[in-house]
Amino acid sequence: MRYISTRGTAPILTFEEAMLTGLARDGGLYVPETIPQLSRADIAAMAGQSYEDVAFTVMRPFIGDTFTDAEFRDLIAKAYAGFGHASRAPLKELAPNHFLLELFHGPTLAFKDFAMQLIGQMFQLALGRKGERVTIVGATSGDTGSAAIEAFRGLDNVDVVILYPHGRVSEVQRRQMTTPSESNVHALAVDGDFDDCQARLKDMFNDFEFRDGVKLAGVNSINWGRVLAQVVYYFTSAVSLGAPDRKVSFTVPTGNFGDIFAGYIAKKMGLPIEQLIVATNQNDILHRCLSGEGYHKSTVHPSISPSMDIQVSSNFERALFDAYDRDGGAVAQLMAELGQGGFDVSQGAAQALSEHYSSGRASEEETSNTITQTLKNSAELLCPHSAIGVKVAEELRDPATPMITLATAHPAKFPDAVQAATGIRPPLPPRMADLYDRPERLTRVPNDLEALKTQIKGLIAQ
Ligand SMILES: Cc1ncc(COP(=O)(O)O)c(C=O)c1O
Ligand SMILES: N[C@@H](CCOP(=O)(O)O)C(=O)O
Repeated sequence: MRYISTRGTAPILTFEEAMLTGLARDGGLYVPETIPQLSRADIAAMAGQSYEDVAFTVMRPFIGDTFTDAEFRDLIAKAYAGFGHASRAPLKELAPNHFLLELFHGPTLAFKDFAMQLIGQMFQLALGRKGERVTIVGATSGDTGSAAIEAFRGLDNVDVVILYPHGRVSEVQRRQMTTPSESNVHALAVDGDFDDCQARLKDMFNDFEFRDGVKLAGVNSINWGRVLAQVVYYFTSAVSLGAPDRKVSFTVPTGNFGDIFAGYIAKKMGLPIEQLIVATNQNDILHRCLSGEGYHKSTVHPSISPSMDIQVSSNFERALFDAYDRDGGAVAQLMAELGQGGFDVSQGAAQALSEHYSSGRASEEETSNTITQTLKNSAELLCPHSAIGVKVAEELRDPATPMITLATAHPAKFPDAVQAATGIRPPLPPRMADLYDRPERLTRVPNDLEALKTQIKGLIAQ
């Protein structure tokens, strides 16, 4: 399996190289050259299998000879051993034919753990045998950062530096990033929003002297391994509702487009998916674009679903690459226009996108009302991101087809919004009960590339 860049001019890499490289050297994102296919029989055989067995079947064709089968099975087993639910990603029926896929039973209570726990294992084995050390820099609106710090804390071959927008993550998210005491993990509070953090991260990857000097690696969904690990739960959930003999639909609370793109990959691999619905909050650039308005940046307005306060949605580039018939030059041109504020999507590409994705948005009030109503009608306490998914799914779903809405975080990560909607303050699980008492360690930094580079070099030299 070979990996190519969405901008067409970076070197072609193996899975291991793409995983350890992060952003392609032409500024693009790595994608598999071809998408492996699973037959109906392969998918039918997943019924009754463990999450780990399905994970092996789904991901194995993408990893080439990076790991042996035995190694890969072992990495998968270790990655999910710490999850707090035997089925890893349980489904609950919310309403007739509308199901919630709970993706928050991992160590940091958000769906990011599914990929990050595995990436942590894969990095450790790959770097250990090469005898290399890397510097992982990540940008987060709250959940990727906490999942990365949890997955890599204390590991030998990595330093991890996470950039988060100062004052724009929940207190639980911040504390998950700032309270681990291991000396290889660091949280930097940037004076800016998530898009600024992600832009500075990409600037660092595009600064080859810095990139090569610190051996920069990335664990945002820039990294193909992140997307790949998220493909698995589309299969486990669809099969448990009757796939491949029955079509299912998914609604995905969306920000950086990684999670929904994983659903698209599942569909391309052969999973019969009817609708893939993008659900956004008030920062609705993806919904506007998928509604034919072009991709034009506006100001990010902080919301009660802070993890989705994103305007520059990194993985949309991967979707555009396919929609433009894998023309890297065309994608490079669009991304240059995005740097100037935005771009219009050609008619052909818009048609291609609409064949796979539809979209909706939820306002702040609708999000809060959905949390209130879902508790009343289904006795389920939703986090605000999951509530956006439920609201949009109810609006757009075909009642004849099972709808699976992804519940991307535990309500206890966003207690203020949940309490405001329901009067209930969801408690943290017992293993995190002292989170508010642990000492915090963070550094406040300006939204400035040179200042960030100096800070990071200083941290990794310690
Ligand atoms: C809780 C939560 N829900 C949804 C999302 C959106 O996921 P994605 O960025 O993969 O679209 C994120 C992060 O972006 C998140 O942290
Ligand atoms: N919501 C994310 C934003 C970063 O997304 P990623 O999937 O590219 O890591 C977060 O919680 O940080």
